[in-house]
Amino acid sequence: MNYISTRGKAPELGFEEAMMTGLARDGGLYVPGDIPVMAKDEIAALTGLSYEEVAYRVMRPFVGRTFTDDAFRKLIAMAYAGFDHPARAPIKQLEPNQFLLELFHGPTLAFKDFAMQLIGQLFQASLSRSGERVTIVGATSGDTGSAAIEAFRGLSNVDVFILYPHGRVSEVQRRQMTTPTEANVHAIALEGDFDDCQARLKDMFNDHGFRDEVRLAGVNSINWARVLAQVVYYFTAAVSLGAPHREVDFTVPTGNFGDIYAGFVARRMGLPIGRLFAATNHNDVVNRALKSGYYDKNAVIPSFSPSMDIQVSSNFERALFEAYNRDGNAVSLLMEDLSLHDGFKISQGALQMLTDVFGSGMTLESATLERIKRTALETGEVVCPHTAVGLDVAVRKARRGIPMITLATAHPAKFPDAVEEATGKRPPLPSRMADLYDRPERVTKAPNDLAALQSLIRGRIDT
Ligand SMILES: Cc1ncc(COP(=O)(O)O)c(C=O)c1O
Ligand SMILES: N[C@@H](CCOP(=O)(O)O)C(=O)O
Repeated sequence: MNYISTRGKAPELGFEEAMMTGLARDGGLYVPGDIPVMAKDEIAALTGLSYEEVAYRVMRPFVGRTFTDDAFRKLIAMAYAGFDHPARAPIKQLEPNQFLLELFHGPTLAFKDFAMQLIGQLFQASLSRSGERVTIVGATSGDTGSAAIEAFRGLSNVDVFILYPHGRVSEVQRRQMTTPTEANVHAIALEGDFDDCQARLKDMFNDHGFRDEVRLAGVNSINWARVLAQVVYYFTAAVSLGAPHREVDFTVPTGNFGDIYAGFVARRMGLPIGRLFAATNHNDVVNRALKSGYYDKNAVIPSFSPSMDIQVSSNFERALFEAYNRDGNAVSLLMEDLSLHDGFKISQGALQMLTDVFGSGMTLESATLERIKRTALETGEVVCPHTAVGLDVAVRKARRGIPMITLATAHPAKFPDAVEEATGKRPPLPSRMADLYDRPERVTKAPNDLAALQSLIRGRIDT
């Protein structure tokens, strides 16, 4: 399997190189040269298998010869051993046609653990073979950072720097990033919003001198391996509701468009997904783009669902690449418009292709709280604000007779203030984290400035 850049000008790479490279050297994102299709009987054969076995069968064709079958199986087993639910991603019925896919049973209580725990294993296997050391820099609006730190803390051949927007993540998210004591972990509170964090991260990748000097690696959804691991739960969920013999729809709480793009990949692989609905909070650039054909970036406004407070939705580029029939030049021009003019116009043909697959909706703050309250009262499920944004859209978009599956992307205890405001009750953290509020924090503040960040990183690593 070869991987190509969405901007068409970077070298083609194999799976391992694409995983270790992160952002392509032309500024684009790596995608598979071809998306392999699973036959109907292969999908049917996934019914009743363990999450790990489904993960193996779905991901194997993308990984090529990087790992032997046996080694890949073992890495998957280790990745999911720490999850506290035997099904890993259990599905619950809320109403006759509404289902919740719980993706928060991993170590840091958000869907990011599905990919990050696996990437941690894949990176370790790869680095111990090559003997290299890498510097991971990640940008987070709260959940990617905590999951990355958990996956890479204490590893001898990796330093992890996580840029998070100062004052714009929940206290639990912040503490998950600032309380680990391992010396290879560095939580950086950046003066800015998530888009600033992600922009500085991309600047570092696009500074090829710096990138090579520190052997920069990325674990945001920039990294194809992140997306790949997230494809798996679309399969387990759909198959548990009757796929490949029954169509299903998904609603995905959306910010950086990585999770919903993983659903797009599952659909391309042959999973009978009818529609994929992107649910946004009031930072609704993706919703507006899909409705109007104009991607028009606004300022980020903080919300109850801070992990989705994003206006530069990185993986939208991967969807555009497909919508423009894999024309890297066309994507490069759109991305140039985005950086110069804060937006771009999507052609009619490309918009048609996008909206054939993707629907969208936006949930305002009051409706988010109301949805948390209503879901708790009517079903007994306490959901996080991101999930509530999704559920509110799912209820509006559900199609008669087609199961609608909403991704429950985080545990409610990561966002106790919003949940308490909605329900009057504060959701408790799992007992293994009960002392999170007592642990000392370690954090470095930094300006939104590339040179300052680069010198901070240089100063902390042993190049
Ligand atoms: C809890 C939660 N829900 C939803 C999202 C949005 O996912 P994506 O950025 O893949 O669109 C995020 C951030 O990634 C998140 O942390
Ligand atoms: N919501 C994310 C933002 C980063 O997204 P990623 O999927 O590109 O890593 C977060 O919680 O950090």
